[in-house]
Order: sequence, then structure tokens, then C-alpha cells
Amino acid sequence: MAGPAFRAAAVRVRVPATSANLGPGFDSFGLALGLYDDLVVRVADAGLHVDIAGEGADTLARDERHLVVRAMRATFDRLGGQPRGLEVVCANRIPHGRGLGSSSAAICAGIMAARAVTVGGVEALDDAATLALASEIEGHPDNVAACLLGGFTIAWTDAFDGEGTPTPGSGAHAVTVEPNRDVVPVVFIPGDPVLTEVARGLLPGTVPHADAAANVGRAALLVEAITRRPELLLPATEDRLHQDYRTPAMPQSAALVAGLRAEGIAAVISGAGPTVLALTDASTAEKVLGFAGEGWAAHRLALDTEGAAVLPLSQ
Ligand SMILES: Nc1ncnc2c1ncn2[C@@H]1O[C@H](COP(=O)(O)OP(=O)(O)OP(=O)(O)O)[C@@H](O)[C@H]1O
Ligand SMILES: N[C@@H](CCO)C(=O)O
Repeated sequence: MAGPAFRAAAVRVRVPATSANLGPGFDSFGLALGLYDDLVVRVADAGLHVDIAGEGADTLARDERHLVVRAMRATFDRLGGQPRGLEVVCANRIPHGRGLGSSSAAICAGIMAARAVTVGGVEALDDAATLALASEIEGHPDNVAACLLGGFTIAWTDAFDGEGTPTPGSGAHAVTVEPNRDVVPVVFIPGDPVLTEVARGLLPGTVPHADAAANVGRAALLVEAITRRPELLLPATEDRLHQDYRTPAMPQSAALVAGLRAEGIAAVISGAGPTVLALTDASTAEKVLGFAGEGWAAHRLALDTEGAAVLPLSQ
């Protein structure tokens, strides 16, 4: 059977950084942030050419091991066949291994680009199938949901293995909700990374029932707090399921979260860390920027409500 046809024109995809968990919503909640990676892909006659600027330019492999390329290959397989050649140009701004969803952004960008350069690709791999594939590659759905959909997202999967990881092919789903416009995210990014794999390795197989029950209540409250009642964000972002267990890998981040929370600021470990996310308002954001001191890059970010987008090449 003949494989799919490909478009000759290049495609540009923009994908947002994301913060997962937001305290109590482990592997479920995500928030899309106004910090973006850009990807331009063109189907070529032969070979694979990968160009990288920005984050990872000095460290990432420029071959089939590159995560964007791996996501594209998986997508082309689903769509019925690989193109003869590929040119991939990455402009990376999301820092890697910091808990801001860089791997999810790479995966979502690759899938979106691959389906956009394939004739009939968007129809053959619709948005629901895109989320499921991205989640399967990433291993959990929270970051990819926020990256694809934008806004505040609640994600879930149909089935889990004994480790709490979605079973491959089990299907991932998500809804997006518009966050309250008064919520202003501030991120404190430390110099050194902690890989998600390492941070997940610190989690116990089971947790006390009381801790699980506490998180259920806070997670439910967070949906109300982040959409309608930001004054409840401090209690709503309390977590007992993952942050404390990860402290040995990121003691300074844990201390920063505790320090900010003692000042009444809704601070959490962003994703698997070690970045700290504070959910503030416009006046507090300016005051907290200097809170972490030397060795941290502090940024006030916008909320992204659009998610991953295929854009004109000129934009
Ligand atoms: N733009 C990219 N291009 C290629 N590979 C990437 C890119 N971004 C991330 N990666 C790969 O993913 C790794 C980081 O993934 P990891 O899941 O550990 O952190 P993260 O996604 O930044 O954080 P978190 O999942 O906690 O939000 C990098 O070391 C690199 O191998
Ligand atoms: N929910 C994930 C997000 C990081 O990828 C975790 O905390 O491990």
C-alpha cells in the first residue's frame, strides 16, 4: 500500500512551556505559560538535518535520538509512512530538566508538525488522538494536555500500571478551563536541572490514605481557586503526595517553596522540579521577583490560553 503524501511547504509550530501538578494535582493538573519553543519542519528529498538554537544547542543529539524527531517518527508511523527526508529547525526557549515541560513541548511540537506536513494528517490524527499519542510518549498526560490545549488543564487516563503510569495505548483525555485573569505566574528557575526520571524515582509506591484524602480536597478546591477565587490559592495548592518526597533532589527549591508559603504566597514545585512556581497577582508578582536571591532566574510569565499552534512561517 502506498504511504501518505507530504506537503512541500515548511510548517511552523509554536508550543508553550507548562507547569504540571500545581501542588495537589499530581499527574493531572497543568498550566500553560507564555514562554515558547518554535519548530520549523520541511519534508526533504533525503536524510535528516536538525538545527538547534537556544536551550540544548550545546548538548542535544542532532539525529534520530532527538525528542522532536522521535515524536515525528512515531506520528508518521501512525499516519502510514515516513517521508524520505526531513529538515527540522528548533528555536528553544524553555529550559530543560527544570520542571517547565520542555520534553512535553518537544513531543507536542513534533507531533503537531508531523501531522501538519502530512496530507490528511490532521484528519487522520485528530486532537484526541494527538493528546493520547503525546501522553504515551511522555508517560503521563499533565504537561502535554496543557501544552496542546493551553489554559489550566485537568487530564486523566483510562488505565494505569502498578506504578501509576498510564498503560501504553490506554488513552488520555483532558479538559481545559480558562484561569482567572488576575492570576500571575512567577517562576524561579535554579541553575541546575533535575531530570523528571530522577524526581519520579523518589516517589513511594503507596501513600497514607489520609494524605491521599487531603490531596483530593485540595485539588478540588484548586479548580475553584484558579478559575474564580484566587484568594483561596494558598490552601488550594497544598500537596502531600509528591513534593516532600522529592526534597532530597531539590532542597533549595523546597526551602524556597516553604519561605514563600510562610509569606502567604501560593508557591509549589513546578512539575517534577526544581523550578518553583508562585501563583500571585499583579502587585505581589513585582514584590516576589527578588525573593529567591542569587542563583535563581525569576520571571513573571503570562498565562497561555491558546496552547500549541501551527502558525504562518512569517509570524
Ligand atoms: N526541545 C527539546 N528538544 C529535544 N529534546 C528535548 C527538548 N526539551 C527537552 N528535551 C529532552 O527532555 C529532557 C528533559 O526532560 P524532563 O522530563 O527531564 O524535564 P522537563 O520536561 O523540562 O521537566 P518536567 O517534565 O518536570 O516539566 C532533556 O534532557 C532532553 O533530553
Ligand atoms: N506529573 C509529573 C510532571 C513532570 O513531568 C511529575 O511530577 O513527575
